[in-house]
Amino acid sequence: MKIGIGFDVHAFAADRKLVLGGLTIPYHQGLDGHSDADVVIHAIMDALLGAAGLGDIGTHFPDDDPVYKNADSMKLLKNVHSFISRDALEVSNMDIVIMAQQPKLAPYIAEMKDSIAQALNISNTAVNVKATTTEKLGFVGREEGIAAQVVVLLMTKRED
Ligand SMILES: Nc1ccn([C@@H]2O[C@H](COP(=O)(O)O)[C@@H](O)[C@H]2O)c(=O)n1
Ligand SMILES: C[C@@]1(CO)OP(=O)(O)OP(=O)(O)OC[C@H]1O
Repeated sequence: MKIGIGFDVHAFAADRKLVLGGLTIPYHQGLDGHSDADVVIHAIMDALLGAAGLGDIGTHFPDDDPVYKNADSMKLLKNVHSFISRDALEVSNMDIVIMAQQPKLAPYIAEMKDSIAQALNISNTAVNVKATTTEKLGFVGREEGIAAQVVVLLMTKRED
């Protein structure tokens, strides 16, 4: 068993789509970034890479590489999944916390779980997604951005 942790923050920006967990969420602003700025998927990738001892997303997908301009983070997640599969590892489960004062994310949580599970080829019961405000405290509370934290457990693939 191998455990990993991932954390990421992106600031809100006007004229951007809000992409979280692979879903485009209706909101009057999105998150700033070189890629699509999907803070949830970025934290998942860092947790997976950490558990596998493979560094971090910036090492694999540099933020000054034009290839990743507006990149679809779900595609990058599928790449990370191939790295861990190559090392004979698979996801046992993951737990995700999204820190957002706004928007209300509860209506999107079930679909987000499905989209993440599908990208990783695992059951949606292995993915837990939670949202919390920070009670109006700090940069999240001031609605300056969104943060995400992920803990993942990897196990060695069973031989069939
Ligand atoms: N962006 C968010 C934040 C929270 N929720 C849901 O509200 C519940 C209560 O949040 P608190 O921060 O007041 O503890 C939380 O458990 C989530 O179910 C949400 O949907 N979207
Ligand atoms: C995936 C990448 C690619 O540029 O996305 P960014 O939008 O730059 O986001 P950040 O979380 O700052 O760094 C990760 C990068 O590797």
